[in-house]
Amino acid sequence: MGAYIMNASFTPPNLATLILDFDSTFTCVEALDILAEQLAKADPSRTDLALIKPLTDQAMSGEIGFSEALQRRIQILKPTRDDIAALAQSLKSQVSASITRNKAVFLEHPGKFRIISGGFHDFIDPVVGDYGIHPEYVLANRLIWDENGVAIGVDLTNPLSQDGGKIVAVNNLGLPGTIVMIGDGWTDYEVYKGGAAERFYAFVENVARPKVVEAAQGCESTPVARSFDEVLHAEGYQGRYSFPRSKLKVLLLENVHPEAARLFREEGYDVSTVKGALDEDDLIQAIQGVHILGLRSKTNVTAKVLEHADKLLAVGAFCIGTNQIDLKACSQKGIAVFNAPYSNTRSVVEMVLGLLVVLTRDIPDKSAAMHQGVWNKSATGSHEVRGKTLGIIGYGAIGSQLSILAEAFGMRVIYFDLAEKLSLGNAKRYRSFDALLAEADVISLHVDGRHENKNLIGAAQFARMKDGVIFVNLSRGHIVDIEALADAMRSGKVYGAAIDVFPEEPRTNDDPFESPLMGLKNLVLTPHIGGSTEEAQEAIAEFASERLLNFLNRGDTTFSVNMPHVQLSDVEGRHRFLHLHQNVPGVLAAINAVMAKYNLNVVAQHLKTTESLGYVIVDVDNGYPKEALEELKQVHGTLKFRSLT
Ligand SMILES: NC(=O)c1ccc[n+]([C@@H]2O[C@H](COP(=O)([O-])OP(=O)(O)OC[C@H]3O[C@@H](n4cnc5c(N)ncnc54)[C@H](O)[C@@H]3O)[C@@H](O)[C@H]2O)c1
Ligand SMILES: O=C(O)CC[C@@H](O)C(=O)O
Repeated sequence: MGAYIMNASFTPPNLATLILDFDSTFTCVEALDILAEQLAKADPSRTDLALIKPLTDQAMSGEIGFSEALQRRIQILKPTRDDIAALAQSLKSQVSASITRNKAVFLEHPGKFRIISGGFHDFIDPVVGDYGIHPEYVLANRLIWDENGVAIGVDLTNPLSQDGGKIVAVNNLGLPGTIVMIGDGWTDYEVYKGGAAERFYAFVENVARPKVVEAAQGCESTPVARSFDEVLHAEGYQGRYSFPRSKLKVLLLENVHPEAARLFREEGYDVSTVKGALDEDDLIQAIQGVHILGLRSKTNVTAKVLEHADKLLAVGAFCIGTNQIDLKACSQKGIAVFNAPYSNTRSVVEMVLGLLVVLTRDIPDKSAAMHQGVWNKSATGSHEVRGKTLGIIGYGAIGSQLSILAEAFGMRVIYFDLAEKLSLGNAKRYRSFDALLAEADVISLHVDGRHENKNLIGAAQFARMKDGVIFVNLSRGHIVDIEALADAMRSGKVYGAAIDVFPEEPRTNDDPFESPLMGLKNLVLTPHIGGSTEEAQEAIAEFASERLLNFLNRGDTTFSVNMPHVQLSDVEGRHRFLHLHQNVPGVLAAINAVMAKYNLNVVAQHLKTTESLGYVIVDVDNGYPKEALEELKQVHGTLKFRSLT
């Protein structure tokens, strides 16, 4: 059974006081750097402002004394009151993403948060005030102003203008209970090291300072936090998410378009990418601890791989085909599989159309000859596609789209499909596979990659085709017996062919390609690029990521290739239980019994099943104890259980 989310929905007593650094922690920027940028924009002749950022970095990483860096920066900056007001306004829109989404936590626990900074009340108070943090709870310095409203220095009597000032300031608070310090800088770590805080979180959402991270690593009291969600979760606060997204790992293989990584990161997930495909052994290693796996056509997700997938919730095929994934084994483990069924359809169709023309004009050979200095101007063997019969095998998304465009080219279209399909335009369905083979001038394969389709086209099928047929395969490599195709080309049975997919394909661009087809005449070989256009790859990244994110964030299974389909709204102001189980009797009743036992008020409930799986989604509007979750996980037949808030 898989279950990964625990929800602490009842506020535990004795929550620690959390002290947050301001720059690069509460906000995602260093305020004085932003001020310098602002001033430079207003007066581009101020080259002195370039000194600000290096001074900030040196102070934050502990290379120069804090007090010295602070004073030098203010003396260079010399901001006016208006500049500081503009800075505060700008910082309001630069609050760290994980802080922004947890605003409600600050408002719910007004006494539990403090802000500490070597910076100034003058711009910090308005920013944190929006989060219900009173100026009294802000430990910061004050600027000294001259009579013209220009800042000329800092309050040197404030401990925060001194080295080690944060330790003194926190100790001066004399707070009861546990104190936890959160920050990105060395001076924040010093608060813990100096004994003023019991725990320290090295906050790396915005910037990871090696010296601070290194100091924090290896000690239980000083974890590295990739987001504020992680801090809240670890400290027992009920944050925006019941489980920190930054602890959920997304692994994207095979050079998936960068838009996918961006979308997952934007939502706070921990993303890593690998350029090529992984073989079984490497994938077994890589998949451990991974929650979402993204791949294309060359990584095989076998049952053996899935045995090691201890945390896996979903697999995203960033392509159309899913034959590389053991769907049955995924279903048995409650792992959802998604793909992008339409995003590269048009790219494949355009390529097929181009190839039809190129092959009927013998262009591959004519072009190759030209590269050898041979000028062979001749019409012999060259034909128009107009009026020719195109036989499409597999009239799905690609086959049917090809049908429309081929008719626009003046071709006559016939097709064969196992399933009942709507014939588009004047396309004619053939119920006999052999009859289609015998009648088509051009044959294009667009069946899916199911195992039964292995060697769908072999010697016997080539023998039935017209002499001089044009043959195109942009579907899957195992569908054509390659040796038989090579023979048919050598004998002249097949006049021209285009093959984009192969039974064995190199895993990466650095691996060699070998095939019995190499060197044959009027044959276009392409490295599985039918769907490889920039437009398609970006569209796939958007589509597949969106499906996976909707599944992660709300449990939505729309478009999954192996789960019961349930379309769900956002989890707003409620708690959602997602219960995936074997489709056996009594599961819904058992779930409802738990709801009743813990007096949970159900505001929405869905049940959808497939032959083997059942998916129950329950939204409740009141809190619940951990025991309720434990009991839901123990319901018979449970495959995966999650709770979302
Ligand atoms: N070369 C590439 O880069 C590239 C890009 C995209 C898709 N593809 C491949 O193209 C193929 C078609 O994609 P699609 O989106 O149109 O898929 P689809 O699922 O929409 O259509 C496949 C059709 O084939 C039919 N079919 C399956 N087996 C058949 C058989 N033996 N005889 C007749 N019909 C059969 C199905 O009933 C279905 O209608 C898939 O194999 C896909 O993986 C390749
Ligand atoms: O991009 C790929 O690796 C696969 C493309 C194509 O075969 C698909 O199934 O969409």
